[in-house]
Parts: sequence; structure tokens; C-alpha cells
Amino acid sequence: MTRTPVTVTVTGAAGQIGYALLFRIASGQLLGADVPVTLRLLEIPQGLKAAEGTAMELDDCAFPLLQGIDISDDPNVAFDGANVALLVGARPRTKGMERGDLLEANGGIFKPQGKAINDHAADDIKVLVVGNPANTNALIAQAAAPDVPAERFTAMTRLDHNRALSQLSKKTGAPVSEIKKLTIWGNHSATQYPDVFHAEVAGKNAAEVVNDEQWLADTFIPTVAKRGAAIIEARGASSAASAANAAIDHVYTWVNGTAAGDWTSAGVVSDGSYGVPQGLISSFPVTAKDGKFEIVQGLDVNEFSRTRIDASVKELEEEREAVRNLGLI
Ligand SMILES: NC(=O)C1=CN([C@@H]2O[C@H](COP(=O)(O)OP(=O)(O)OC[C@H]3O[C@@H](n4cnc5c(N)ncnc54)[C@H](O)[C@@H]3O)[C@@H](O)[C@H]2O)C=CC1
Ligand SMILES: O=C([O-])CC(=O)C(=O)O
Repeated sequence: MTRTPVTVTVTGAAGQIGYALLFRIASGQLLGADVPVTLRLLEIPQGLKAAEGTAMELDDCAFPLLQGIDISDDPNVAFDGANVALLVGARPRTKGMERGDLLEANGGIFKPQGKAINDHAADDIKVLVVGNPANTNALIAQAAAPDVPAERFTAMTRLDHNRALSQLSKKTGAPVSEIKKLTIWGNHSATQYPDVFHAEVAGKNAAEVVNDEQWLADTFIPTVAKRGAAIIEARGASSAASAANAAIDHVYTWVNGTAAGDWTSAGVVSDGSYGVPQGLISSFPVTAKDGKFEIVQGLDVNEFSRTRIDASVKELEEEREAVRNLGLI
């Protein structure tokens, strides 16, 4: 194998998403079946032993593409030379915690990680933030990395996108492979807006195929937006394998591109498109080409969509204001 290995740093490596993610990265599903990888696992000191256990299991898979595994509790070490960073580890909301407390606790994680990426990562670093609140954590990390182009920081809404694909497939009877151009707008939260108005089902407009605005408003949108909570209720733990799968999809698409005639959804830095204030990390319809995401331009946004996009963007603005007041950005 002659190709230089790609260094992939995963934070929260000993957590449940980490456990579902690392083996797929090492097997070549993140970057491609011919791309060797070196893994860097970042954990807090209490998580190091479990991360070592996961590294032992990775060894035991004898993945041909896996060139090495390093484990650290120091972001400056873990992000050194990183080409791809998956920021999964975050402080979960615990009982009695207000939103401000959650943002502050996560600021303590994502600000130093953003700085470590700024100071130590490779020039081509691509960052995906999975840990919640993902969009605002991505904003905190990005603000702490002034030397890295802002568009290299993204937040994960691909799980929401995949959830929407699956729900629309069930409703219409069309396989997911026949559904194109779905969009998740806004925040990875209950205010997100899954939009089918530009989507296609087997080449036909999805909203016309469904032809049921009440189903969209009362069933589809809340099912997708509240799916995370429904999984927690059913499983007693938050989504892990599906979240890891979406992280794989997000990075694979970012690196290898979107198919012609389709797009995907990702939380990316707004350039002001569709009235989303510049600088917010908001979910948009995006294409990927040559390792870059681009926001799909020129879509008509109807009244039904406008109200919902605005509500989610308003929440993102409030989160940005809160972290600004906390001195995190
Ligand atoms: N954007 C999305 O679609 C989704 C986001 N999530 C979020 O992903 C995050 C991780 O979820 P799980 O793996 O289930 O959580 P988990 O609690 O099982 O694992 C988190 C891991 O992060 C580690 N960690 C905490 N602080 C860290 C730090 N400063 N540096 C390195 N590691 C650190 C912990 O020790 C733990 O091992 C959560 O915030 C969750 O809400 C989950 C599902 C979907
Ligand atoms: O709700 C959670 O904590 C996990 C999550 O983000 C999701 O499943 O979408």
C-alpha cells in the first residue's frame, strides 16, 4: 500500500457512538475501500481505559487499512496532523440542567478542541461535530480556530436527513434509492424542518406524490424532528448505530461528492443564503464536489417552509447569542 494514511481523530471514542463508528472507519467505509487510516482517539481521563479496550478490539479485527491507533486525553496530541476530526464527545444534559448550563459545559469542551485543531491539525482538516447541541458546538469550535477556513467546520444533520428519507419511503412505498433532494433546514433539534417540497420520489415531486399537507405537518415533520427522543424512549439510550452511520455518510459524501441530480443535508456555515444570518452553522441542502460542500441555490421557499425555517434559525440565533454572552465565541 503506497498511499499516505489519512489521520482521523474521534473524540468521545469510548462512548456508544464511538463504539459503533470506529470499526466502520477502520474498515474503509468513511473514506473509501482503498484509503489507509490512522486513528487518534481522544477521551477524558475516565474514558481512557475503555478506549484502550476498543483499540484492542480494533487490533483484533486485523483491518488491512488500519495503520495505527493512538489514544490520548490531550486535544493537542489527538488533533496533531488530523485530516478528519469527528467531534462526538460532549457533555449530555443532566437533570436540572438549563440550556445555558449545557452550552457553558460544552463550551468548555469545544473551545479548547477548536483551538487545538487550529494549532495542530493538517491544512486540509475537515471537522464534523456530532456532539449536541451540534450546530452551536460547531460554531464554538469554529470561532476558536481563526486560521482554519470556516467552511471546514460542519454539524451533523445527516441522521435527520436519513430519518426523513426513510419516513417518506414508508409513506410512498418507493425505495429510499428513488428519493432525491430532500432537505433538512436549521438546527439539529426539535425545531428542525424536513422539507419535501423540492424532493423527488421516482422522478415526481414528493409533495405532489404525498398530496397530504396535514400528514406533512402533523406526522412527517414531528416524527423526523422528535425521532431522537423516540429512540431514547424505546431503547433507554440515545441513537448510536444510526448516528455513527450518519457520520460515516456525511464525511464520505463530503470527500467523495454527491451524485448528479441529488443533494444531501449538512450543517454548514451560512453565507446568508435563504435569509439565514451569515456565520450561523445551519442545515441546508448541499452538494459536495472536490472535497467542498456548496449550498444549493435558487430554490423557491413557500410560506409553509418559510415559517418553519425561520423558527429553527431563530433558535440558532438565540443559541449564538447565549454563547456570545458566555464569552465562548
Ligand atoms: N447530531 C446528531 O445527529 C446526534 C448527536 N448525538 C450526540 O452525540 C454525543 C455522543 O453520544 P454518545 O456516544 O451516545 O454519548 P456517550 O455518553 O456514550 O459517549 C460520550 C463520550 O464522550 C466522552 N467525552 C466527554 N467529554 C469529552 C471530551 N472533552 N473529550 C473527549 N471525550 C469526551 C465521554 O467520556 C464518553 O465516553 C451526544 O452529545 C449526543 O447527544 C447523538 C445522536 C445523534
Ligand atoms: O437526542 C439525542 O440526544 C440524540 C440525537 O441527537 C438524535 O438522536 O437525534
